[in-house]
Amino acid sequence: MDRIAITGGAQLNGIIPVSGAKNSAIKLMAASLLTDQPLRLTNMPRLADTRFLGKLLARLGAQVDEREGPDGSETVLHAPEITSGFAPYDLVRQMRASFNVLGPLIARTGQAKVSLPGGCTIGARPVDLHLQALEALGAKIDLHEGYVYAQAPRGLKGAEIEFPFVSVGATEHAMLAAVLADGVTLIKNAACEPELLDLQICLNAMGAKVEGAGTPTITITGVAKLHGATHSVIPDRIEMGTYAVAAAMAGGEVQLTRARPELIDSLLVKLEEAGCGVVRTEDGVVIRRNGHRLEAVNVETQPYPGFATDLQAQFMALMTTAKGESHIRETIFENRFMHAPELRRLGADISVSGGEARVRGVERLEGAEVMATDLRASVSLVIAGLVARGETTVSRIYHLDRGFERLEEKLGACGAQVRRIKGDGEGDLDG
Ligand SMILES: CC(=O)N[C@H]1[C@@H](OP(=O)(O)OP(=O)(O)OC[C@H]2O[C@@H](n3ccc(=O)[nH]c3=O)[C@H](O)[C@@H]2O)O[C@H](CO)[C@@H](O)[C@@H]1O
Ligand SMILES: C=C(OP(=O)(O)O)C(=O)O
Repeated sequence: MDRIAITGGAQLNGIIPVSGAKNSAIKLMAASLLTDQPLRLTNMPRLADTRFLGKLLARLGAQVDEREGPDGSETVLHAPEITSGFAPYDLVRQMRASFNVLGPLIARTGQAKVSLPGGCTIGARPVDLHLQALEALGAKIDLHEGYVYAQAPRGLKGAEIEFPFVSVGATEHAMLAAVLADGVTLIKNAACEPELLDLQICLNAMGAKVEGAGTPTITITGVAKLHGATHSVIPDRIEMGTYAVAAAMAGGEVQLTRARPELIDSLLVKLEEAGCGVVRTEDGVVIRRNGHRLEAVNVETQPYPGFATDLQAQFMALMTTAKGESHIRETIFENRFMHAPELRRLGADISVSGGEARVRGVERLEGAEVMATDLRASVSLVIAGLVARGETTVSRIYHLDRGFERLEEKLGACGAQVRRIKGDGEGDLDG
């Protein structure tokens, strides 16, 4: 397994282009199963997760063509026929987002057998809301031996779906299924994350009739058939936020480009509160810190537009060397503080009680060997390593490779001393 070694102490100065969003790309890829015509996705990130989902889609009957287009990486997905409606345990276990093929398979073919994804390190992550939404649309769902058996031989029917709490994945899943249902579907208490609007734009370009994504109420008027389309994947707000935090941690001046700063306002406001220079530009943001120590600030994770849980670990790393005490509350996932003990190995002063971590800023971190436990935890350790004295090595970075494209190259171009140490093979992607 590969590791990443970071020699701390270098400031970051330069430009980092932000990639397309993993969390959008994987749902858009699943949408390709809804039509027998090609879906061309541009601004595609090249990640372990997208590669892996490509393999699953190919197994279900899609041709997956990754290529370089005029505007960077693109993927053309074409499923003229669904040759199998079976997503086996091994493929879903390794990447939760594989479960997203269930809705499109039922919508297009009236049946599917997809493995339950199971939990992962950040929480139990049940899929009850996904299944309730599909049942509301008329799918008959049975669970046997870890598999979801779904049937809708006469097609799905539009329905009213009211989620008891906000779920990004369940909202997306309901949208992916309802676009081909007969009649109108109303989704209430929908997640408002920007990736939902990206999915709506793509589905509508394919001939769907979806309105309201990005607000708590989404209305979908089902159509009989979708067609091919070209869609540019929304910039990755979590990658943008991660590099913003890395620049704030290491000091210097970094310009993030090809991005949408308004999508991470909740983070940028906190960086400003901590004393970091933040200048919003047309296609990104400039993050500047010269010399002075940041102040501790508190954050609480919330659904969009609140502070993203996917930036919590990175922000905790930043607070480890801030002046004062920071309280970080995690409200989305019940076990998303796995990075805390690893950050402590670098000398951070963190105590965790229930859903809250208290971080007392220290003057300096010390390099150490640490282990990544999940995707965002792994990058939080890299961020801490940027300022830790000496060398930090992060193992199990297959987690990192799920969601960060060419991280060493992007940070290295700004002066960071980050290198990959090649190991033997890949671990599970599960996260
Ligand atoms: C691939 C992808 O886009 N992943 C993102 C997505 O995950 P994901 O879509 O899995 O996250 P959800 O919004 O669904 O999860 C929110 C909470 O609801 C719970 N829940 C969810 C579904 C369900 O059927 N039952 C249930 O109890 C979850 O365990 C969690 O505690 O949104 C999360 C919250 O912004 C992000 O951290 C993830 O990066
Ligand atoms: C938790 C994440 O992804 P997933 O939902 O795919 O595990 C993430 O992107 O931080």
